[in-house]
Amino acid sequence: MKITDIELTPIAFRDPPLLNSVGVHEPWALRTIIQVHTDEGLTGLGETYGDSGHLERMRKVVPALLGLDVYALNAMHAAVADALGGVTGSDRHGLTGTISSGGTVDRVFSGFEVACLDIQGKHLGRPVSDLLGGAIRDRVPYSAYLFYKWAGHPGHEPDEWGEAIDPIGIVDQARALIDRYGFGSIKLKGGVFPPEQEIAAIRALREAFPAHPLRLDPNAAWSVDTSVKVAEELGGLLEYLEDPTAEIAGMAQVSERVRIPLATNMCVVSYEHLAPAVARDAIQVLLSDHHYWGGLTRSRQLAAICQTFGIGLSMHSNSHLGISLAAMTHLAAATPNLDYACDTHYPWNAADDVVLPGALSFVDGAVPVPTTPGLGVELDPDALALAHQRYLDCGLRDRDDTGYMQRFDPSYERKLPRW
Ligand SMILES: O=C([O-])C(=O)C[C@H](O)[C@@H](O)C(=O)[O-]
Ligand SMILES: [Mg+2]
Repeated sequence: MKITDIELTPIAFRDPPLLNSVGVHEPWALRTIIQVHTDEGLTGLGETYGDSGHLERMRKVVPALLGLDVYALNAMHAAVADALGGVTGSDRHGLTGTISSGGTVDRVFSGFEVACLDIQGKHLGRPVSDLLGGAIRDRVPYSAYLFYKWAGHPGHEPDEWGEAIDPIGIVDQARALIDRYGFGSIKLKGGVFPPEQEIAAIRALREAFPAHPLRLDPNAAWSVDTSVKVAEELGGLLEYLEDPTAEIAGMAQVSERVRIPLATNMCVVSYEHLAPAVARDAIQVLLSDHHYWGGLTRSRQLAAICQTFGIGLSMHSNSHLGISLAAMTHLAAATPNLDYACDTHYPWNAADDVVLPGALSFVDGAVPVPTTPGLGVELDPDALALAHQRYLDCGLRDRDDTGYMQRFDPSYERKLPRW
């Protein structure tokens, strides 16, 4: 079954003013929706980043994919590498670490691979999880992903979630997310306020939710010494501490001095980072993410590597919609050694989804794994057209959390570590 056409549709969807260690989310988050068409009339869906550089690289490789068999995933990966010719991508927000040329290939390939797996599943009449070795769980738990946030984007009405800039606001936000989705574990995005304030927020969460596993992720906002201090204070309260400090060398220094497991989606983001991280025992948990680890089949290989070296496995998320959620859910369902509830931004963005409602839902904090052929989600053409129009109208072409923050606070500096 040959690929005859590939459509790439950049879209924009509403995003609340979520704060992080490099600034604040802009009113629009960007993604690209991929539709791969075949000579047998089957179409597959993928979802990936929407930043201009990534979109340009995706467009560049499309001609090399036309005519390939949808089952020839290895040839497709090689064709992407060839077409990119060693270029290295970068992101403006810097929250996913150093991107290598190999990592760039994996990022570009991933969305096409997911779309081809969707087609394979439709062709065979099997869900994507079956193509990954079969689901070993029928529901995938996700965590409540809390953010410090403003009440609304400056100059606009408050959004439905309201303000969260202190422990009370964070606990209220957790309660709202847990009431609505039933989440059984909690992640707090930190790196926004001085560590003492974030420690207080974690303590408040522990008091309000005595049984929920907790995690804190300051996205490398802390020095090695600050990381050690926070880890000592919060050691008994967290299931893991995520990226307290930057780089494998920094994480290794923290790891040597603390007992709490350290997790990352910043210092180990492609295959060449694994050996040095293992050699230095820099991390105990890896947050995988098929969007940059080269798709679903390669993420299964990554899971095997983690198992080999005794590294726990969790899953990372950026702002995303339903095609990504479906892909994440199939992958997590078919990954036996996924040890933690996955991250998802979906609650923040679900209102603007471009897939037809009904296929994905949260039940007691988990998404039941779709059992219909392929990913199990279908595009809503009207929603896609609207989201594309929003992309054209909004004027944003790259995520820039720092630049957006500086519009309201010109003295704001991007500074890692900040504390
Ligand atoms: O776990 C993480 O590091 C992330 O989810 C990175 C994201 O970019 C997050 O910080 C965000 O959306 O602000
Ligand atoms: Mg993280």
